[in-house]
Amino acid sequence: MTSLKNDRLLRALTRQPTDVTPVWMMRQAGRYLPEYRASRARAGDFMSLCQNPDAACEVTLQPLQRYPQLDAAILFSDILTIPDAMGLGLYFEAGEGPRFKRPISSRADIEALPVPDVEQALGYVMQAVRQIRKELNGRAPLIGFSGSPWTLATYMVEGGSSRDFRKIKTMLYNEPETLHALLDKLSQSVTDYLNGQIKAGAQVVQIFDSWGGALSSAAFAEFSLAYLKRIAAGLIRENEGRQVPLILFTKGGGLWLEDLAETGADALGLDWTCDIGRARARVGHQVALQGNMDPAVLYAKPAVIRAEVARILAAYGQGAGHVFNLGHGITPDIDPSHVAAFFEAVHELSAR
Ligand SMILES: Cc1c2[nH]c(c1CCC(=O)O)Cc1[nH]c(c(CCC(=O)O)c1C)Cc1[nH]c(c(CCC(=O)O)c1C)Cc1[nH]c(c(C)c1CCC(=O)O)C2
Repeated sequence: MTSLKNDRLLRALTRQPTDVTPVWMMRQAGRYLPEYRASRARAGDFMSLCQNPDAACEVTLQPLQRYPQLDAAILFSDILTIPDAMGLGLYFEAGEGPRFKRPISSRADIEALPVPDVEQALGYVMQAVRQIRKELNGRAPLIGFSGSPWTLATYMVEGGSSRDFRKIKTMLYNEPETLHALLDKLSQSVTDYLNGQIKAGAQVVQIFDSWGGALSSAAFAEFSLAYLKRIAAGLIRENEGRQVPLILFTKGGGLWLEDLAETGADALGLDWTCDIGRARARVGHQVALQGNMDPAVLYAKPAVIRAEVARILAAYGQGAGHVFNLGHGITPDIDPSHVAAFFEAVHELSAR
């Protein structure tokens, strides 16, 4: 394997000093980039883009080609590949987001679900990881990812995106054992999936617990946190002679940072509702922190973006352990030149 020329991300995630604060962005390969829209038009639809390793590799590298400051690549794929591999029939309805042809509604449905063999059913993801690593040629580390069991379960039970989580919360309160059976199977699948990505070459992994914040504190502990802990304990933590850091991103998880820091993760992703300085005071002795600019700041003019970056850097303060990111994914209608202003500001204003 070629040596890594930019290890800022790996250093910051393990709380070692860096020359500047590393930066990457959730959904950095996506519709705000004209080159992505062109690749997507050539592929036809989003899942064809994910399932073709050449195309997935191409779009993963697009933001790194455009922005020299980027300190990481993130695998181009989706969290819903696991339920798709379990046979739920994923499709995307224009303007409606993800949908499943065969959602889960009963204990029998759950018992019939396979734990996918990742090299078989998700071999296209592993192949994309291998190819991206080769083409990155050490330019920056590659982040692999998965959804959390709870977040995947919301899509599988609701049949798609949801605002109120009516079906899955009815299951959670009426039949908790049924939901536990599903989360148990998903934890095994997520562990296998992330370990497969690590073996194929992912140098960092992030778990997107995007809907953890929809739960009460008690339900979060029982139906999300417990499974995050189990996954953290089952992951490969060292590969190619280096630590493979684990980042946990629970959107809306600011109230539970102390609990999240106890899971065994190396870093916590923060959404924009928490103050990163206060978060550091609570858990910075245990974990690195990633975040946390409001993605909507990127609608503002470059001088405002720069001031907001300065504010967040100052709130974190001096010392190691900060990875700059947005508090959630970038939205499709952002001007790519505003993203350039964002990345430039992070490196310029954090130079030590
Ligand atoms: C909830 C969730 C999903 N997918 C994902 C999450 C968790 C992250 C989060 O909290 O936002 C994760 C994801 N999805 C995508 C990535 C790629 C890596 C990256 O650049 O960050 C990642 C990490 C690409 C994508 N995933 C999707 C797109 C847009 C697809 C397109 O080209 O139309 C991209 C670039 C599709 C997708 N996939 C999903 C949704 C809700 C959508 C949006 C549907 C829409 O807005 O039309 C499910």
